[in-house]
Amino acid sequence: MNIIREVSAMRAWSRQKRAEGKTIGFVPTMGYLHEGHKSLLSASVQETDATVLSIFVNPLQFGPNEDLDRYPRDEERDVAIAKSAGAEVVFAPTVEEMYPNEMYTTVRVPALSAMLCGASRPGHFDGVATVVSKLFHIVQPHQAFFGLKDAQQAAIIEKMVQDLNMDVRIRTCPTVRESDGLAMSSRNKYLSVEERATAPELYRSLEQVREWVEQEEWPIGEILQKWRDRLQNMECAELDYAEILDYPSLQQPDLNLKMKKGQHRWIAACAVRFGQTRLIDNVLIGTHAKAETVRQTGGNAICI
Ligand SMILES: Nc1ncnc2c1ncn2[C@@H]1O[C@H](COP(=O)(O)OP(=O)(O)OP(=O)(O)O)[C@@H](O)[C@H]1O
Ligand SMILES: CC(C)(CO)[C@@H](O)C(=O)[O-]
Ligand code: BAL
Repeated sequence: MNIIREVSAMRAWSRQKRAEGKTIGFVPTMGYLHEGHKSLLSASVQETDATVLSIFVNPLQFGPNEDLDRYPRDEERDVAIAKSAGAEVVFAPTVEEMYPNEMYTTVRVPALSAMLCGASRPGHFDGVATVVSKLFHIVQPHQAFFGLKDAQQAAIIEKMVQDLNMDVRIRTCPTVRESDGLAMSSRNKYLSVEERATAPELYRSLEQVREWVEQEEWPIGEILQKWRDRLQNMECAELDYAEILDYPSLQQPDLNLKMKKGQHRWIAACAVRFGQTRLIDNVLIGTHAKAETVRQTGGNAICI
């Protein structure tokens, strides 16, 4: 397996693969890989001829008081995981290689970037859309794989690709969870023992919200209130947001609405702070919600 650090070498590799008639699959990450990333790699290896994993902690998507400097890194371990998952290339450029000049160009998807994580992390999704656009130009993939844990990010990338006629197919993959339901995330490593014990409450509350919505008994506004009350009562945690929105448009539904089976495609999404650590999670509710979660049970993944 190759480790490529230069943009020109990455482009040359991709050009060569394309000339050989091979399809390229791409999994963009910030590294510190876990089972969620592995599931994206395995989808790519299954569906394309050659898989590229990128590891790049992108400064452009971090706010001034966020965790850019302490973001967990372990390239050696990541490379071993990528290799055993069947990736052909790890693209791991330096910040100077990706941003040799002052950036005057920003890719922005305003209609989907202001709400949810965009409200608490101003500019975050501009940084994401810009770096993903650059990575697509460098890696030139046929397909790129994103996790539904970052559902807003996936919606933004799909819209960017559609609006800018980018020649890449976006594949979104289910959220991989620990056996107690906590969504896997590189940032879980920051949690204290006490916070880690509380964190599965996010997913438990999301399952409850899905049940409430599907029971068709209460309007969305009432469910939101009950859900926020529950999250505000969590030990050692502070609620950032809890919203039910249409997905992928991220528009707010009429809060007086009850769900009608087969008519809605909603997302319930939340973010909670445990001290300095901010975790996100979501579930899809309605016609698009099939098998959107994978739970790890002692190494065997099951879709639910
Ligand atoms: N639990 C998960 N299941 C499926 N995909 C995931 C999961 N966690 C992350 N991903 C996906 O992996 C890709 C890279 O994400 P990233 O490297 O930021 O990992 P992360 O664990 O989400 O890190 P962070 O803690 O920074 O949120 C994204 O497409 C993201 O949605
Ligand atoms: C897509 C991404 C790799 C862009 O930096 C990042 O936002 C992530 O890891 O989800
Ligand atoms: N997975 C999202 C990347 C970030 O939090 O910056």
